[in-house]
This record gives sequence, structure tokens and C-alpha cells, in this order.
Amino acid sequence: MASDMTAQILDSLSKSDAPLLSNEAYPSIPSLNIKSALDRLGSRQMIEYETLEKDVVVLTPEGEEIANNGSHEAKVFAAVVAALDGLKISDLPGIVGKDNAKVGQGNCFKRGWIKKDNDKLRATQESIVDETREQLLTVQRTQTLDDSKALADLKRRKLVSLSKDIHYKFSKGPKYAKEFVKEETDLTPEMIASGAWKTVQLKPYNFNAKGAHTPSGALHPLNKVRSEFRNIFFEMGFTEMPTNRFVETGFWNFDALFVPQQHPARDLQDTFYIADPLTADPPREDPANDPHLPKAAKPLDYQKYWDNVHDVHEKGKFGSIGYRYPWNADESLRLVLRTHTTSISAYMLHKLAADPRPARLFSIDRVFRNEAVDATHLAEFHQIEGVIADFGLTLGGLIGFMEVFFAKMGIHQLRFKPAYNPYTEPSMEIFGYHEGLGKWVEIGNSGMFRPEMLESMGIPKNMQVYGWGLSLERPTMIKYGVSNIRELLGHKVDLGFIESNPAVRLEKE
Ligand SMILES: N[C@@H](Cc1ccccc1)C(=O)O
Repeated sequence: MASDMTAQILDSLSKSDAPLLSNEAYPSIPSLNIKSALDRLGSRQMIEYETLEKDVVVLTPEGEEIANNGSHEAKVFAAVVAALDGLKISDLPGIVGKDNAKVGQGNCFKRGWIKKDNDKLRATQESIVDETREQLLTVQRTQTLDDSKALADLKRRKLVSLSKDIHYKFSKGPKYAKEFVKEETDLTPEMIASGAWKTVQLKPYNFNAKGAHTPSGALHPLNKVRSEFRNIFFEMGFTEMPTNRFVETGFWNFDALFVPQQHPARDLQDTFYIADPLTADPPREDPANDPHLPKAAKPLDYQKYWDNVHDVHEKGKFGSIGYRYPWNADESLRLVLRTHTTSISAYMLHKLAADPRPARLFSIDRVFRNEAVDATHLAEFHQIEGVIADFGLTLGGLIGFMEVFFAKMGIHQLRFKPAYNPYTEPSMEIFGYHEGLGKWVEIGNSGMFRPEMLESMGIPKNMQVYGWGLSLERPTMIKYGVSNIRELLGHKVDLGFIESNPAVRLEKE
């Protein structure tokens, strides 16, 4: 025990003013035990010590066996000499054992100690020097061997191995005492009352001790990455959109975004529809008393907006020829779990139309898709979405903005690929070069919202709106090295993973 060890060390030193060596004083005590006692005494200046490290050669169990009983070849030689008229080769294993026979015979031939005579082995000399054994005995005694060639040979034959011998040279320190006084860890009212505080030994603080782990709540990695993204948006002058509605009408999720009613995204296999209630009212003025909803600068004409959406789909408007299909109002009133937060962007932009002025908006929240769940897809995930409305915006501006935005996440090389969204034209997929992964990864989708969408709301022709979106899970998985999305979100998440992960920085590493 460590406390016995401290007493032992103090006792040894009481008999000696000269420094002592731990390997001599306590040859059989593991150096780890000695060290912890030395540290304990050293921190109180009762002793001083230094660590001595030495490379030593030690025998392996096989080397040990040879040092004690002789080498394979010596055993074989002895057996051959003992047989007066040569030894039958087939008898050898029975006498010296299978292993000795195999290795020993070869070595005897190599050294010229024996020769083959038909099926017999005969000795060529009367005696031999068992050099291997001599060398091993030297190693056993001195823990080293001067003949480096021989040493290398023993190592190759796995008869010896190199190891480090650690021991300590210790001597009395300035506060040496024969007894280790019990130290108080707390100053108590009793000590103060009795005056004992003047004489008690207080235990020194151990500033190197790690604090006890206190179980506590921890932020989910997704929340940590989310707050990094929020900071980027705030830094760039964006305000956050109110995303507190998971259920939307088809109108806001699709029709307002010029997604035709036959679009495959609206199919049951892609979108979750609400069964009860099945439908909602057509868009109308928000309740005035809800503090969470954004206020439009002036009352909006919802009937006109509804009619515009109807017309732009069915027969075209604002210079567009439309989709030319019979637009169904009921389809637009069906309730869905929102499939993207672009429904919120549409809602916010139509509020902006009451008083069109430059705006920068963002949101980060949950969306739902009727996906087959696998390692990279869940039926619910989070979308990061940004919108910039301004006069005279061009595609070049969107590309330039994306470069600044993604650079803040540590992605400095971007590529843009033409894409298609029903609500943006042109549309671009964004690829970023991921330094950590060393490859191009798809990081987002973007575009300029279509006039069919914007003008139906009343956004003037000379105002353009950029929009882009990306998933929150993707960068989080890359950042935390998670390859299965189910480890990040849902009922399979390991709380230990959540607790032990550090705060996130989005810079490249
Ligand atoms: N809604 C798109 C993202 C996006 C938003 C705005 C404009 C363009 C694209 C998506 O689901 O991926």
C-alpha cells in the first residue's frame, strides 16, 4: 500500500544521509508504487528524488530456460556424445524433446559439432563450449552484453529483449521528518476554537488533480452546430424567421412556391399528409394578438394573393405562361408536415410585400419527408435556410454571397452546378471542397425565386430574392465524424456521445 511505502521510504532515509537507489533498497516493489509514494513525499518537500532510466537486456522465458539448462544444440551434442556408437537420428526427439531436436540439430551441424553417418549422428569432438548459454548467463548477471553482434543474434532468436529499467535516486528533503504526519484536509471551526489550527499540518492543494466528473445536461451536437450557423447569420445581418409551425397548408408549402399540384414531391410517398383535420382555411390575416408572428406593414389582400396563385398556375400571369392545368383549391388547403422551411420563407416574403424593402432572413428548423430511412436519410431532419431580398440582385451576387457565407464555415472552394427547383430560376446546386475529407461534397441548393412566386405576393418586379438551403445534419455528421445519421437524431442516440463531444468550431481542422 502506498502509505506503507511512504513510511518505508522515510525509514530507509533515517538510516542514511546519502542518496538511496530504489532498485537497491526495494528490488521487489514495482516502480509505480515507489513513484507514487515518492511523489507524495516530494510534494511536501520531505524528500527529493530524480528518475533514472536505463536500457537493459532481459531474458525471455526461453532465454531463461537456456541459461539454466543449456542451449538446444548443447543438449543435442550431449545426447550424441552419450551414445557410444553414434545416435540414431530417429531416436533424438525421444531423448532431447521435439523442439530441441529440430533447432539443436541444425545448430550443431552449423557449428561443425556433429556429422551425419547414414542414419546416425556422430560427434566430431569430445567437448564443446555452449556459447549461447554463456552469453545468456552474462545477460542474466549484468543485464547487458558487450558483444553487439551476439546481442543482435540473441534478440533475433527471441532469447532476450530490450526493456527500460526505471528507478529512482532519492534523498532527504528540506522538510524531512521520520514520521509522515496526518494532514488535515479541512480547516474546521473546532480547530479555530481550540487554537489547533496553529499547529496542524494542512494537506497541500493538488492543482494537478482532475476534478470529479459531475453528471450534467449537455448540448446536442446538432444544437451546437446550429448555434454556430445562427452566429454566422447574425454576423451577416440576418434576422431569424419564426419557424414554430410544423404543419402547413399545401398552399404555403407548395402552391405559393409555384410547385404544380402534380409535382412528384406532393405525392403521398414523399410528403406526410395530416389526416385530422384534413384541411385548413385559405390564407388569411394572422390573429393580431399573437406576439410571435411577424407583422406586415399594412393589411394584405389575401383574396388577391390566392387568386394570383390560382391564375399563375392555371393560365399564367406576370409574363409567365403558367402550367396550364386546372388548379384545385382543395389540394392547396390540405395540411402537410412541412417538407422544407421554404414554406416559412414564402410566408415571410409575402409579409415583406406589404412594404418591399431589402431584407435578410434565415431559419434553422425541422422538416419532414416520407423517406425510406437509412444511414444518411431520416424522415425528419433540419434545414438551414437563408433569404436575401433586394433591388437589382443578380446571379453573380448570389455566387459572391455564397462564397462569403461558406467561407465562414471554413469552406473556401465552391463549385456551382445548374439545377432545377420549381420556385427558383436559375437554380444552382452548391458543392464545396471539404479539406478534411479531401473531396467535393454537395453542401446546398440555391437559386433566385421566380417571378411567378414573388409577383403573386405583390413583390415588385425590380426586387429580386435569393434563397438557399442546406441540411443541418450533413455538416454536423462531417464535423463529428458520424457516418450513420441515426446516431445523431432519433431514439438510437447514445447519450454518452452527446455528453462527451466538445463544442464545435466550423473551421477546417
Ligand atoms: N427548399 C430547398 C432549398 C432551397 C431554398 C431556397 C431556394 C432554393 C432552394 C430544399 O429543400 O432543398
